[in-house]
Amino acid sequence: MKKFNKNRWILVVSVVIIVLSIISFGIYRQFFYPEKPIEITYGEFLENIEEKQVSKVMLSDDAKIQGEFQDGQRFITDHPRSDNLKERLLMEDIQVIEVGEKQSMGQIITFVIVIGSFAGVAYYLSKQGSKQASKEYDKMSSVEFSTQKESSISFSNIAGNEEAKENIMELVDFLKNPEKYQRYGARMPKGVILYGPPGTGKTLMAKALASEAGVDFLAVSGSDFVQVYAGLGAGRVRNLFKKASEKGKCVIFIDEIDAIGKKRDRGGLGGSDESDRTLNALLTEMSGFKGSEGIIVMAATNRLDILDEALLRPGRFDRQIEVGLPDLKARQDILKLYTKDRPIATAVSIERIAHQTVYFSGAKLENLMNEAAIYAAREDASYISEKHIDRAFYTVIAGEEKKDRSNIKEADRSITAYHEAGHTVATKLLCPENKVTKVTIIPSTKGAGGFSMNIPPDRMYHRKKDMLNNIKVALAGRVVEELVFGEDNITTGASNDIQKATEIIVAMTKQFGMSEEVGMINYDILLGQSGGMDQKLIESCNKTMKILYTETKEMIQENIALVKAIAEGLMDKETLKEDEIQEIVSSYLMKKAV
Ligand SMILES: Nc1ncnc2c1ncn2[C@@H]1O[C@H](COP(=O)(O)OP(=O)(O)OP(=O)(O)O)[C@@H](O)[C@H]1O
Ligand SMILES: [Zn+2]
Repeated sequence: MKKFNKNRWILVVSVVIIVLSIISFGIYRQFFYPEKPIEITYGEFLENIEEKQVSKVMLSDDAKIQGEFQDGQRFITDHPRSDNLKERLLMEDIQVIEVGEKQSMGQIITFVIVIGSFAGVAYYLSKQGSKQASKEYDKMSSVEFSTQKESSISFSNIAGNEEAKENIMELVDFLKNPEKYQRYGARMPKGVILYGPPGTGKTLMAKALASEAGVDFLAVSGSDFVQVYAGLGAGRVRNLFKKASEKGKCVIFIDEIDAIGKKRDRGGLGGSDESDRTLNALLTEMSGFKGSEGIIVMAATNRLDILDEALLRPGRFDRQIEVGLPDLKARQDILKLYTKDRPIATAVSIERIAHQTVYFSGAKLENLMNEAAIYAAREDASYISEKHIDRAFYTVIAGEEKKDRSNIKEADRSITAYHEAGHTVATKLLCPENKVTKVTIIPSTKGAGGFSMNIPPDRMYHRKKDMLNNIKVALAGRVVEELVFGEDNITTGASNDIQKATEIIVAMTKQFGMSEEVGMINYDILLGQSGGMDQKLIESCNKTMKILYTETKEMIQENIALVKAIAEGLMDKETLKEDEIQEIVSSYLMKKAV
């Protein structure tokens, strides 16, 4: 209030000074120069002096001299700038006024006052403006977030993704009883990143966590923090955490974390400064609060690999949970969830729909059932029938980009299934100690067509034979492609495998002295750390690889029936778990033994 008055005063005084200056300047002019001066030549001026017509002359630095005749008429003439003009005028008894310095001094003072007054006005206005702006800034830096409590979403609303669900359920107790964990000195999880394709239920999981723990749910999007105004994003982050700590226990959910948490490009020129600041603010805030406060920050992204490592460090988002596309079983569960409260014709086979909807996300399945319901409603049908669902299927598919995975052809599915079956069989036969926990043809976010979870036993040293077997396991995918689909139909799907196999063989040859041909020499020392290779090394690696490939091919050929059984299982169920794989392998081996 006080400040406001002061500013008001500055404005009033400034305006008064400006008005007075203008008026006084007018009076001054009126007083000194009542009428317009006439212009005379310097010769005329000299003549007038001789004739004693001139009463006063004002000398200044100007190019012109001003003066007054005896009759009061003012004149101006050119300034000769001669040294003795003043003396001459004085000798003629003419009043000489040296206005030069005085007037310019006066002008300076007037100038200063006027400018000062204008500055005062400008200051006042800008003060008003910035007050407005800072109000606006405050408004902008407080993020809008949706808060919900006692929401009806629970883990029973989420189907499939059992592993992710289990992982998150563990956090419920953390949120409910942080004191308990603190007593045992357990470090609370602060940040959890959920990653996976769009529409797989990441938001749903975060909401379920909050509501099952009975705490507030603060949801924001990473893009809310991306601002054109410098510092605003960081301000919003601080604001969010302030609000959260005011609330006490809660789940903060940051969707699209990649919008602020992208890998910082260190060499880049400017531009990313602002997002750096925002990310730093987030990191600082996260290090700032204690896990014991009962706040968990959940973030979602479609891509884990583009996030800045700083985000994933302990004490930040150190728990990363993959939320993948649903497999056949999960799709059935999700479909059951969305048909539960809808009038579905008894003839509708959920199983069939689940089979048809490979690579559909949960969101897409929900959308499918919703479209079907709309079609049924339009027809006033008594039930949602297969017909409606089929129509909905094409509507849902049609609205998608071609590259979308749900358009992947059946042929691609079988290539993936056989390729993965190849890896599985090679693992089972060559490295029986390795655990194969899961094989799937549902693509993961890492981009591969399918993947095999193959966990080797813990060992201090790597044996040569294990390394060779690992190469064979890697090559087995390509081997099966070649054997089943023909040499001309091999695909790019094996590129990661080839890379892995190459890495192993190069390490064996260059560092571990495991190649008789090139000897026990560390080639990194000989050729330089940065991947130096010579022709002999390349040839040797190539030769070993060829031998290993042939051996793998022989082994696969011998066991092609097992490959086929696993591939068919994969095409049927999309994901095979450890015990299902074991069952197929055991029954195969038994038959073979007979
Ligand atoms: N596993 C699931 N079980 C049940 N419903 C699901 C599942 N996955 C997705 N859905 C449905 O899809 C909708 C969108 O899911 P959600 O917003 O949680 O996906 P998301 O993974 O956060 O997606 P995005 O990455 O696009 O933010 C949910 O509201 C729900 O209706
Ligand atoms: Zn592979």
